[in-house]
Amino acid sequence: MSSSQPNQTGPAPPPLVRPVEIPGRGRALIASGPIKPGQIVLTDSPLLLYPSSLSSLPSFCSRCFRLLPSQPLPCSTCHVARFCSVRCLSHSHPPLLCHALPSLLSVPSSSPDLLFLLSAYSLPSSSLLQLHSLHSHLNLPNELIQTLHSQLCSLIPPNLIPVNFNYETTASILSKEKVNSFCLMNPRSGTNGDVEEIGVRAYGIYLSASLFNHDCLPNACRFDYVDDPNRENNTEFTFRALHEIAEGSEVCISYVRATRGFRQRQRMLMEDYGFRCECDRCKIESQWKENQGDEEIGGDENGEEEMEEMEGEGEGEGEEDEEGQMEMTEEEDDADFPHQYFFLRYVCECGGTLAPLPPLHGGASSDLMECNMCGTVKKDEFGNSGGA
Ligand SMILES: C[S@@+](CC[C@H](N)C(=O)[O-])C[C@H]1O[C@@H](n2cnc3c(N)ncnc32)[C@H](O)[C@@H]1O
Repeated sequence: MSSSQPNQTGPAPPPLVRPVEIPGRGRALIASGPIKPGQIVLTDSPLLLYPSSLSSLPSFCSRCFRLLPSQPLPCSTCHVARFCSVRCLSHSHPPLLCHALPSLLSVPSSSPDLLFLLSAYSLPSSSLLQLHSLHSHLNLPNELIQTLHSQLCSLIPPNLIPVNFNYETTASILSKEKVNSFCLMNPRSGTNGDVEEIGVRAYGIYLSASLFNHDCLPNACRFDYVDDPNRENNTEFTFRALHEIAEGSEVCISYVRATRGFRQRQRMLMEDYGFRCECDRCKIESQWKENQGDEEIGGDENGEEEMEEMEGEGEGEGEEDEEGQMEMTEEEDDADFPHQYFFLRYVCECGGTLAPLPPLHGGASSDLMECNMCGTVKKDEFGNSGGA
């Protein structure tokens, strides 16, 4: 697990988080010492990246998923993938995906699952073992696994068949995808300041980051800086603390957007991640009158496309089902809504999460907050009181 401070030289600092096992929550990351507001708790690079669809190939580098320059470098083997630089070209892209791409183009609706499997089976066996070590909860339908495995059989030539290539391995690899993949989104605003179309370029598996558990009032959030010309690594994620975190406390991100209502959050977390959230916020909101009753938790028919923090926290802005939004009813006043402070301080107008910039040299906390979705940087009106 890597952990870092920006622009630091000399020996790497000790990791700020460490994995532990918590009954009922599985593995988790806890603070190995006190963490300051804005401090980078984890920096992580992907074990595996794969395109979100075939339609992302003409626009994005197949290695780092940067927006391609006007004269990209084509893959000399498949002639389908393109790269942004000689460096990315020399690292190339997953060999089984490379082999399959020309055939896949004749079936343009190929599922991301297939692109994921071809990329995963291209991993060296030690990395594939790491993928197998991740959490999974889903029992996927046999027909889906069977279909995808047959497609793999027809796409992978005999001389490239991976070790342990069989139905069981395919089922196991596939079960890791949904729970552990993050999305690499288009930046919210373009380099000219204009708003670009929101969409997923690629999905990635980040080994250390996939140990973060969820909380509906998280104390950390993810930043990526896709297409930032000043960053060498386009696919690196950093996770920053929203406020002070005491040694031994669990560091959590939110898998869904904070503005989601109770029922919608519960449904998404159960369907996509297989657990019932019992965080402090959910305990309070479950008592609200609108959330009482036996009806099935839900209300957002479009939920499938809303893969958020784990997968990117950003699709479908402006398309949200009002029923799924968190709205206080007239009966709920401040006393019923102790997390109002969280919303005022840490939720951006765009729905993203605001975290302080990393502490300044000398260790003082920054009074500037940055949004992890729209990139806005603004003064922290609540000062550096440190608490949640
Ligand atoms: C990406 S993994 C996180 C790491 C995982 N705990 C592990 O052991 O590898 C997501 C899974 O962690 C568990 N999880 C995450 N947040 C949780 C929470 N607030 N309560 C209970 N389980 C949680 C669920 O099983 C979920 O499917």
